[in-house]
Amino acid sequence: MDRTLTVALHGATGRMGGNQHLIRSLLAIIQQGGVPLASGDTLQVEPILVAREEEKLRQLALEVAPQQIGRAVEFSTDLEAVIADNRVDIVFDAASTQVRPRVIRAAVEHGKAIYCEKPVAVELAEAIQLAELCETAGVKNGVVQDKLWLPGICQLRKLRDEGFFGEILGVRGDFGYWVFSGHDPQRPAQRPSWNYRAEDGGGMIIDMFCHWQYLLNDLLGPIAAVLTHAKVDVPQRIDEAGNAYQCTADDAAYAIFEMESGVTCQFNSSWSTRVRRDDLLTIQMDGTQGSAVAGLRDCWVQDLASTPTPVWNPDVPQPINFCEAWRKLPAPPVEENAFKTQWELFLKHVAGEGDFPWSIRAGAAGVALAQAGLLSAQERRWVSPSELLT
Ligand SMILES: NC(=O)C1=CN([C@@H]2O[C@H](COP(=O)(O)OP(=O)(O)OC[C@H]3O[C@@H](n4cnc5c(N)ncnc54)[C@H](OP(=O)(O)O)[C@@H]3O)[C@@H](O)[C@H]2O)C=CC1
Ligand SMILES: O=C1CO[C@H](CO)[C@@H](O)[C@@H]1O
Repeated sequence: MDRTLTVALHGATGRMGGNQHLIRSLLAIIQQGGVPLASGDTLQVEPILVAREEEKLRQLALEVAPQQIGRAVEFSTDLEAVIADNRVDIVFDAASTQVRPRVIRAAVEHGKAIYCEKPVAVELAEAIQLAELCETAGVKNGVVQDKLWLPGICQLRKLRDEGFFGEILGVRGDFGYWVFSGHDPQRPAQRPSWNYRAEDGGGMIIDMFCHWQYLLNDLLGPIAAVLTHAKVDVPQRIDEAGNAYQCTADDAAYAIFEMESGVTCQFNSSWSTRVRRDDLLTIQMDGTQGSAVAGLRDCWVQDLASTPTPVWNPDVPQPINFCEAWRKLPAPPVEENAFKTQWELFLKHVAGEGDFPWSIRAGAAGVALAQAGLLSAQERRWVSPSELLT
C-alpha cells in the first residue's frame, strides 16, 4: 500500500532548495517510485514549492518537474497559507538563514513535522529556543547534516570502525575554493552575496562550523574547545544587481578543534584560496597504523608498511613522489546523493519508521560551535562550546 507525505518546500527557488532538495532529492524519490518501508508499504512524497518569486516557481513546478517526473507539481507564494494547509505533513526550509526561525515557529504552531537546512539559526539562544519549541510541541524535527552521507566520509568512518588507523592522532580538514568577487563581468561570483554580509546571516564560520561540528562529533566524539582566527580577505564584492557592497562577514577561518578524546583537529576554511588538493573538501586522518584522506566522493589510504621514509635535503630534487604512496579505495557499489539519503531517513521517521538523531537540537550544537568560533576569533582565546550551552 502507498502512503503519501506532503512537503512544503520553502526556498525552492534558491540554490539548495532547487538543486539539492527539489531536483536531486524529492523529485528523485518520486522518480524512483517512493521509499520502501519495512512494513512492505511504499512511502510517496508530494512537494508544494514555496518562495516569493512566482515566475521562478512556475518554471520549476511547470517545466523542471515535468521533465523529471512527467507531471507538474503545486506551487505558491503564500507561505502562511501553505503551512496552515491540512494536506501538508512536513514543512521544510532551505531559504536564507535569517528567515528560518520564523518558518520553524509557524510550522510548530500548526503541529507540522519540521526539517530544515543548517544553520537552524544565526544566534545560539534562538537555535536552543527552536529546539525546545519543537520538543515541547512534540513535533518530529530534523536538520540537514548532508556531509555524513558523502561517499568519501562514509569510507573514512568505515576505516575508523575497522581499526585501520590504530590510535588516531590528528585530523586536518581543508575546505574552500576561489569565489570570484564579481568585479570582472566575465567571471561572476558563484555564491549568493548574502553569504558575505554578516547582517544577512553570512560568514564562513556560521556557514561551515555547523558542518565541522557534526562531522567531527560523528568521527571522534565531542569537541572540547576551539581556537579560531577569522578574516575578511576580500573586502568588497559585486552583488546580483551589479552593485558593489562591503563584505562584513568572515570569508576565511583557521581553526584548531581540541577533542574531548585528546585528538587535535585543524581546519582551514576559505573562499579566498585556490585549490591544489584532491577535492574542494579534503579530510586527512592520521593514526599510528595508517592515514586516510577523504574527499567528497573518494578516499585514499596509506598504511604503515607503505609509508615512505623521507629525508630532509633541499639540496637535491625530491626523490619521492608522495602521491604515489597512497592507494585509492574502490568506490562503493551504489552512490546516492547525500541530501536524498537523509531525506529518505526523515520521511521514514515521520512515517513512524526509525529514529532521526539529526534533530534541531543537534543543529543547535553546530550553532554553538560556530558561536564559540566567532567568540574565539574576537577575543583571541580558546572557547569551549559547552561553556556557551550552559
Ligand atoms: N547543506 C549544505 O551543504 C548547504 C546549506 N546551505 C544553507 O541553505 C540555505 C540557503 O542557501 P542557498 O541556497 O545557498 O541560498 P540562495 O540565496 O541561493 O537561496 C535563498 C532562498 O531564500 C529565499 N529568501 C531569501 N530571503 C528571503 C526572505 N526574506 N523571505 C523569504 N525567502 C527568502 C530566496 O527566495 P526568493 O527567490 O524569493 O528570493 C531563495 O529561495 C542557507 O541557510 C545555507 O546556510 C547553503 C549551501 C550548502
Ligand atoms: O556545505 C557547504 C558546501 O559549500 C557551500 C558553498 O560552496 C557552503 O555554502 C555549504 O554550506
